[in-house]
Amino acid sequence: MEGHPLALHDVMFIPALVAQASDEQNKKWLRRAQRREIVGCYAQTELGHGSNLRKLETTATYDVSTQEFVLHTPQITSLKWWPGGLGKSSNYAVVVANMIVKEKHLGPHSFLVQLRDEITHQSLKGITVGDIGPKLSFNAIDNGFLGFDNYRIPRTNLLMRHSRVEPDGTYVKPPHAKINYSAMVRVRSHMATGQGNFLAQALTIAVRYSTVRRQGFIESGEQEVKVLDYQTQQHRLFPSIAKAYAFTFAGYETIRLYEQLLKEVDTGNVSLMADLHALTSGLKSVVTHQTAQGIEQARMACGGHGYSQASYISEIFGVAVGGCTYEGENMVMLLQLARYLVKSVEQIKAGESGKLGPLVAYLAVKVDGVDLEKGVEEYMKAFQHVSRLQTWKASEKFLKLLKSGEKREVAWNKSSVELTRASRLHTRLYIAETFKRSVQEVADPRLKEVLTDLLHLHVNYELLDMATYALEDGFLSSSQLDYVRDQLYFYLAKIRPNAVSLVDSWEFSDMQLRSVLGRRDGNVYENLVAWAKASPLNKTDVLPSVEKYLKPMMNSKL
Ligand SMILES: CCCCCCCC/C=C\CCCCCCCCCCC/C=C/C(=O)SCCNC(=O)CCNC(=O)[C@H](O)C(C)(C)COP(=O)(O)OP(=O)(O)OC[C@H]1O[C@@H](n2cnc3c(N)ncnc32)[C@H](O)[C@@H]1OP(=O)(O)O
Ligand SMILES: Cc1cc2nc3c(=O)[nH]c(=O)nc-3n(C[C@H](O)[C@H](O)[C@H](O)COP(=O)(O)OP(=O)(O)OC[C@H]3O[C@@H](n4cnc5c(N)ncnc54)[C@H](O)[C@@H]3O)c2cc1C
Repeated sequence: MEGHPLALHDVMFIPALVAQASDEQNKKWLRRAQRREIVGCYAQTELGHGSNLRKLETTATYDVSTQEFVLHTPQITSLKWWPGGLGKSSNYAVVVANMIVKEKHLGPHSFLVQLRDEITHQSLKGITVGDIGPKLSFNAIDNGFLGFDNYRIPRTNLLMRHSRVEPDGTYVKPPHAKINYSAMVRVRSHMATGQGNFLAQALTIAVRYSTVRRQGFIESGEQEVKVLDYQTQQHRLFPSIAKAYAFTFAGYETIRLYEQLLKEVDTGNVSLMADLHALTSGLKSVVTHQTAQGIEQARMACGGHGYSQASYISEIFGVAVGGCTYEGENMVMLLQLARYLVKSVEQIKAGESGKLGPLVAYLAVKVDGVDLEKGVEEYMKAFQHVSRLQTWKASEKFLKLLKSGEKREVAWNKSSVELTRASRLHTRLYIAETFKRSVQEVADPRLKEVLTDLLHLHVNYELLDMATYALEDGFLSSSQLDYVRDQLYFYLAKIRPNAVSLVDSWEFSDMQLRSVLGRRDGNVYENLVAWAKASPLNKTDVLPSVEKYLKPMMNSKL
């Protein structure tokens, strides 16, 4: 759970080579990387800049006389800072630097850079590299810093699948300005399934423990109830079970789209890039945020024992919550999706609705009302309505400010909270729709029935959570909301008998979960005692600190 020092080698270094190095370059590097003869990482973020890539300070200046790039970090803030596996494990890195050719700044480009000797593993001359120190989590990964002192690499180490610098310094542009950002888009496409998995782990622990833990009574009786029978406990956990499934389904779709994009880009078609960038930016942000919230609720649902490291939930939280920051800080990424949404509104206003992509076509279609009792399709229309309402409102606010003479960037900043709200609602609609589609495709009738219950729980929970938007313009009445609440409570109770099976179906082993509370055999109490006894503080009855500190204090006459 704490990560692996070579994780970034597989997660970003190799994918960056696959997507950005030419076939000829990959003949030299890829097989070696795959065989782990060389170990690499993805070094982009700097001490002073992570979100705003255009301001990265590391430069790669082309020297036409030697046909080399000179890598340089001119000041402290230019040091690469954060890359996983950079500090101690990697001997190579894909380094993102601002490329300068013939005094022209050509923006961020990726370079393969050797950092350490392949035999001795010592850092090479001109390179300063090390670990950035302990973090909230991921402490088995050596996130590192890296500086260059006019460090030279051959021209051919610029990753040249999509753009090139010829020996004489002629620059051949890529087919899309942001094609060098593909390693990030890849990880973002995988994050919904990855985060769904973290959420699933925490829920497995909390749900299993909630069937072992008995406390209090619902009706007066002989035996105290399992805490999972409380409606509040179900409300805390079951909507997150639905989300863990929903995120996984949405993630499968974005992974498929990324694979399709890779193929299309190789044939020169970059039309999917903007859509996938917008989609994964929003999805990454909503999913990581909701996952962190869900894991924290799972921890609290385990009461005091949830706070113990024996629950292992705090470890899962620490790793998962990193996703709110890495691969693009969540607010920054929501604003990327918002750009796409505002552009879509502008297209509609210009009478070009026909040009809208399938995920935003609903922004042009007004719905007057819904009959929620008819089922999930009507809920989808309600989600569309709230997302459309907020997207139009936020866009109009921005466009009005522009019209009033505000600079574009200032108008954007003044509208940004509303814009991020629109992005979240649009993404939650997407998640609900992929959930619905995925459940429709399930062939096994018994499985389909249980997943349909989860889907119903999800859409009722989500709609209630968005109620302010739906009430704002009278789209939903208060009696419709009462219906949504009743449905929500109905599905909590309906899911209860299947709750343990739903989490067991994820098939985490005890070794994976590392949780005393979430043990498959349910023997929680005896193992909590054994776990406590194994604490280093219990190795001796009397600690050395008693002689050193306590006794002098206790014997003092003051
Ligand atoms: C949970 C685990 C997930 C990992 C799973 C991976 C898969 C492997 C599977 C299993 C293994 C599991 C093992 C797990 C181990 C854990 C691993 C932990 C991984 C952690 C690794 C972390 C790595 C990093 O963080 S790398 C650094 C990431 N950095 C960022 O994300 C920076 C964010 N900033 C940006 O991306 C950009 O600066 C920006 C997009 C915000 C702005 O860029 P800029 O150039 O300034 O562009 P801008 O002017 O705003 O926009 C101009 C137009 O360009 C469009 N655009 C921008 N980006 C893109 C793009 N990528 N594609 C297409 N288009 C793009 C933008 O929309 C604008 O368009 P417009 O039309 O003009 O509006
Ligand atoms: C666990 C972990 C692993 C990482 N691994 C890697 C790696 O392998 N390789 C790598 O290169 N990097 C890595 N990073 C770095 C990571 O990608 C960046 O930290 C991340 O992109 C955020 O950038 P930042 O730190 O500059 O945040 P900042 O941009 O400084 O964010 C600070 C605040 O400013 C706000 N903000 C910034 N810009 C805007 C804006 N335009 N509009 C509105 N608000 C804004 C943010 O929302 C946030 O609230 C990792 C980070 C972590 C935590």
